[in-house]
Parts: sequence; C-alpha cells; structure tokens
Amino acid sequence: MSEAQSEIRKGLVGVVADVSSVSKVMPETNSLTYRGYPVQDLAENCAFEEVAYLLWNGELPNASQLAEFRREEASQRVLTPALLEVIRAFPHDAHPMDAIRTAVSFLGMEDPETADVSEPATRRKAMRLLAKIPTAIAAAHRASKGLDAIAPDPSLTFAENFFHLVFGKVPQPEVVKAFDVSLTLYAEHGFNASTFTARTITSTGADLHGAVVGGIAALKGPLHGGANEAVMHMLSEIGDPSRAVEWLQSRFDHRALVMGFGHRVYKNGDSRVPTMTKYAERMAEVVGDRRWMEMSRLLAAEMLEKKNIHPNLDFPAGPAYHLMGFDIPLFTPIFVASRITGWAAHVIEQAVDNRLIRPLSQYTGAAQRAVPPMSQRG
Ligand SMILES: CC(=O)SCCNC(=O)CCNC(=O)[C@H](O)C(C)(C)COP(=O)(O)OP(=O)(O)OC[C@H]1O[C@@H](n2cnc3c(N)ncnc32)[C@H](O)[C@@H]1OP(=O)(O)O
Ligand SMILES: O=C([O-])CC(=O)C(=O)O
Repeated sequence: MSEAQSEIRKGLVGVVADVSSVSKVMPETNSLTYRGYPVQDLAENCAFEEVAYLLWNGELPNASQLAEFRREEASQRVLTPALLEVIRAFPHDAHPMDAIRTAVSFLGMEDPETADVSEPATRRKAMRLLAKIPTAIAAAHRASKGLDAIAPDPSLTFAENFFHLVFGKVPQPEVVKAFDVSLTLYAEHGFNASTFTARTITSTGADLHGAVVGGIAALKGPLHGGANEAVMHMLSEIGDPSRAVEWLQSRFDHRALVMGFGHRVYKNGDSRVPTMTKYAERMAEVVGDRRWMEMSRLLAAEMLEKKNIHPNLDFPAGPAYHLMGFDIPLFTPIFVASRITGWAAHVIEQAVDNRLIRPLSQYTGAAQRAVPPMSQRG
C-alpha cells in the first residue's frame, strides 16, 4: 500500500501490531489473563514473584523453582557505591520517575552484559533490574528527604522488602498483601504505550536497559502510569466526600479530563479495578480512614451516570498507595517496579521474532520547493 492510500489510525487505535503470548486483554468480558491465568486469581492466590516467573517462563513455578527465583532476586538487590553516590547527587526536587529512569540508565552502563542482546543474557539482566529497581527507587526517595538509603534485606519477600527499603520497617500482613496484589495487577497489559515503546526500542536491536529507560519515560505520562499520582492529587484537592459531585461538575464544565477514568481498550470497565478496589477498601479499614474510598465511590458513580466512563486501575491504586503510607511521587515508580516484569517478557518476545517497528506517516507539510538564497528569505 502506498502512503497516500493507507488509512490513518491516529493513536494506532484498533491496530493489531503483532502477536503476543504474554497476556490477553478482553474488553468484551472486562477480563485479563497472564499466560492464560485470570489476573484476579493470580492476585488472590499467588505472590508477585510467582507472577514474575510466570510472565518470564510461560508457566507458574513449582516450589523449588520459586525458591530458586526468590533466592536469585534477593541476591541481586544491592546497588554499587557508585550508583548510590550518583543517586545522592540527584536534585532533591527531581521527580522519582526521572530518578529511576536515570538510575536504570546508569545500571545499564554498569551491567557486565549490557550489549549482549541474546535471550539468556536478557533474562539475567531482567532479573538484575527486577531486584535493583526497588532499591534505587527507595534510595532516591529517601535522598530527596535528606535520609540515608536502607540496605535491602534478602530474607524478605519482594513486597516486604519494598516497605523495608522505603520506611525501614515492614507493616502488618494485610498491608503487604494489598501491595503485593497491586504489583500483580500492574505487572502486564499487552501493547500499552510503555510496553510498545520498549518493544519499538528492542526492534532496533537495542538492549534491555535502553528499552526499560524508554518504557519508564512513557509510563511517566499522566495519560498512562502517571495517572495513579494524578488521582491522589485530585482526591486531595477535593478533600471531602461532600465536595466530590460539585468538583466533578466543574471538571465537566471545563471539558477537563478526570484522572483514573477511561481506557483505550476497556470501554465497559477495567478487569483489574474490582480486585484493586477490594484491597483499597481493606486499607481504608486497616488505617481507619474511609474518606478517600467514599470520595472514590461518589466520583465513580457520577462518572458512570453522567459520562458512561468507568475507572481504570490507577483510580483505586492511588488511594490504596496513599493509605499504605507512600508519598504520592512514589506511586508511578511502584508501577515501574512491577511493570519491569511485563516489559522484559515483551522485550524477549520481540527479540526472538523481530522485525523493525517502523510505521508510515502521511505528509501534510509544504509542497516541494527550491531552497532560496539568504538574501531572499523573509
Ligand atoms: C494504567 C493506565 O495507563 S490506565 C490509563 C490511565 N490514564 C488516565 O486515567 C488518564 C485519563 N484518561 C484518558 O485520558 C483517556 O481515557 C485515555 C488516554 C486513557 C484513553 O484515551 P482514548 O482511548 O483516546 O479515549 P477516547 O477518545 O476513546 O475517549 C472517548 C471519549 O471519552 C472522553 N474521556 C475519556 N476519558 C476521559 C476522562 N478520564 N475524563 C473525561 N473524559 C474522558 C474523551 O474525551 C472522549 O470524549 P469525546 O468523544 O467527547 O471526545
Ligand atoms: O493498556 C493500557 O493502555 C494501559 C494500561 O492499562 C496498562 O498499561 O496497564
């Protein structure tokens, strides 16, 4: 097909760009499977490490495979003194997404196998990134508050260790479980913008660290992963359930976006929202603060009634992370700590059966013309 004949699908809406066996997003049933397993069942019954293993290997681990995966991940968590020094030198007001993007770039320069894009090397690098990203996120966050980094604890699970790295302590099991559930729900979602970015970078023959840096940059945007932070800013601005409906009306009046609502693929509800909402409600009970979930309930009901638009995963994840005690700028980096699993699975899949990703554009600029001499330019 020539450029002139081709149909333009702005935003690649509805375009099937390749095959994938990692996950299946099914808007017709509001459902999602990872390697065939319903995501809500994985969230309830499996630890995040099991889900990471599943995404990378196609099957759930048995007990000894899981123990080995956990041992390997826990053994790779420590950062070099050089990276810790670089993190301490980051501007203290830098956004943690910029900090983790830069830290992953640095990890790429330190990794002994950076340039090796073979599948075995990519798998080893993915494990190192999975293990080190939480350490880097927490170190940068603590440095921004003038606090020293906390050394990772290899005896803790992935979820427990994240709390340990940020706060220096592990909360009660209900809180850890809610966090672990959120990691599973955030792990993978087909050809979303950040994953497609990572696949595009991989398609040029570039390495995993480059693909992940690009993925992080794409995820930061408020139309994608950045929405979980925007949701909490929105709820904080509303402040009280009694103001929710009036506040929403003012957004409608200004034809403004309401963060945490809408989705490119799901038009009748995001598969992950019921599970995340259940655990966010649980957090509200544990903390004894019902305000945010009450506000969320009112906003969701009103959005559905007035606009017929459903919430996406970022909507319940925002207040859930707030109730777990995390500062708002950590919300999207937490998404990174989880989505590295999906990104790496897609990078491996892309590289194994690669073709350069390179669509066309339809030119709408000036007609061809002669270059005028300087004296004739306006
Ligand atoms: C983990 C994730 O990344 S999930 C997504 C997180 N992002 C957000 O929550 C940001 C807010 N949401 C949005 O901006 C959008 O819904 C997106 C970017 C997620 C999807 O965008 P699209 O697929 O292009 O949405 P689409 O154009 O089909 O929307 C249809 C209509 O609903 C409106 N709409 C969609 N989402 C919203 C929203 N959050 N608030 C208000 N109106 C909305 C659109 O303006 C459009 O209205 P129109 O037909 O009058 O122009
Ligand atoms: O699929 C998308 O477009 C966005 C999303 O929900 C995700 O990446 O989890």
